[in-house]
Amino acid sequence: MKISVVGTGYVGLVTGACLAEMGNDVLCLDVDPSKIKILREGGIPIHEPGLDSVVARNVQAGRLAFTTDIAKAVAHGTIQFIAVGTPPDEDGSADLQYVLAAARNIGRLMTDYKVVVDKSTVPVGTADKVKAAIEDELSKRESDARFAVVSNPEFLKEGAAVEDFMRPDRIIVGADDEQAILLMRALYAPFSRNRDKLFVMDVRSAELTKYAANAMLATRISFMNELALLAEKMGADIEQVRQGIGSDARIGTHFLYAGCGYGGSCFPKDVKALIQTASGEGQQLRVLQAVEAANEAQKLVLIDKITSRFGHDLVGKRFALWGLAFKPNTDDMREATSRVVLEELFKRGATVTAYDPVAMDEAKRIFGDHTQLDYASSPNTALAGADALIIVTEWKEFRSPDFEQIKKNLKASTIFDGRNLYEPDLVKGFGLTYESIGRRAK
Ligand SMILES: NC(=O)C1=CN([C@@H]2O[C@H](COP(=O)(O)OP(=O)(O)OC[C@H]3O[C@@H](n4cnc5c(N)ncnc54)[C@H](O)[C@@H]3O)[C@@H](O)[C@H]2O)C=CC1
Ligand SMILES: O=C(O)[C@H]1O[C@H](OP(=O)(O)OP(=O)(O)OC[C@H]2O[C@@H](n3ccc(=O)[nH]c3=O)[C@H](O)[C@@H]2O)[C@H](O)[C@@H](O)[C@@H]1O
Repeated sequence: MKISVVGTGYVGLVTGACLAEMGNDVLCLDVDPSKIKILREGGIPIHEPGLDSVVARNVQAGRLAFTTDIAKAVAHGTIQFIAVGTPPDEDGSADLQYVLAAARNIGRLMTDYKVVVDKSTVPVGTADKVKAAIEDELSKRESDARFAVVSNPEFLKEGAAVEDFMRPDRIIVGADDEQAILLMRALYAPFSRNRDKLFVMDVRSAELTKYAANAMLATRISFMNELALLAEKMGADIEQVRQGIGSDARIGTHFLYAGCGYGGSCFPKDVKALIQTASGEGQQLRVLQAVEAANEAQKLVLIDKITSRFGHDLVGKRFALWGLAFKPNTDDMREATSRVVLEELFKRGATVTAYDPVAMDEAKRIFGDHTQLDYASSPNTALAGADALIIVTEWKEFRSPDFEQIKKNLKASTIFDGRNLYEPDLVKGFGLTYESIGRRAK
């Protein structure tokens, strides 16, 4: 099938590459010429495991191409995926300007039947706005070209995006146009071979399903984070509690890890947007308001522990920071806890030497030449001269460190671990003070 993907970011590029892998003829469009230049020169603008080989193979086979030419992209695909950003507006609601600009471009230039697919995460009712924008453009030039608008939200996780797209748990298609449903079924059939994973539903239900999924996952995390704070106070161990409840099939084991708060481009933004959508309908989502508030507080948990230990004034203190990305296997720092931790440390006068396997360039872009921040070339070199070590991202390479070297390097012999990487008793055995989330050494 001929597919165009509008927006070549995390979702658009993965969608385009994986659809090309199944034999489709895909053209990815972006308004950012620097992104398209990198892709055309054989590079990948983001860090996403396995994506480079899928992209290279399909470019080589002539099934995947990149352009900044809007007219070319509109002409190419019968199916037009919209996968542009939907960042939070000032009040937390999703900013639809990029989605509607993409829709208008399609309406302005299309000459034959198009299936316009909302892949971006968009509030309930957006498909109607996309439809109205396209109709408006068509009427301006008195065109009677037919089109359908479909909601097909994406559930991939960064760091496992290719795997998630190739082997999805489910595929949601919200549509009411029979021809569009047939095309979507055919497009996704190769991803749904062992069991039918495709759910066709009405458009509004599909739009809400996406927010409901992210909101439920965020709720589990905030719930566990609050229980972790309680566990610490009561002398219980949140890891044991997690195993104890996760073995109940009704609860399940996933997304129950307590930590220093959830980040990323989606949970924080989507929880806020759903709260705003509901408030627009005169409804309060009390549970989600609490989820959001608990997460804001959780991002400061490490700072609370640090200031309890060293006091509020941290002038003259130096910290080693392991992990900048909002989670492992990505260079994405959007809403990352590391950013909150760094800003708080800077405010209190501390200096930081940070290490992250892939996100240091992104940190340099965000923080520029900050005088209180420098970078190390390895986890161990970050330790030199530091008072304490702070861990905010659970990269695999942090899981089995040389504790003796850590002890030798850290002036205050203390680790603040926001991701519960080590056994508290083991770390204590090396003569280190170990502050983690919801657990204590015996
Ligand atoms: N990042 C993720 O893991 C997931 C993101 N989503 C949703 O997918 C959407 C996209 O997210 P990301 O891929 O992370 O965003 P991104 O910021 O990585 O990529 C968006 C791209 O769209 C381009 N763009 C903006 N306006 C355009 C236009 N009119 N025409 C062509 N290109 C345009 C931008 O230049 C940018 O490259 C968001 O709604 C997000 O909530 C959904 C599931 C997972
Ligand atoms: O809509 C989206 O964009 C995506 O948002 C999340 O994916 P992502 O943000 O890439 O990353 P997650 O693995 O979900 O992690 C999000 C945050 O939660 C934190 N987390 C996750 C799991 C857990 O048990 N505890 C916990 O604190 C992570 O550290 C991270 O900061 C969802 O998992 C995807 O299904 C969804 O498609």
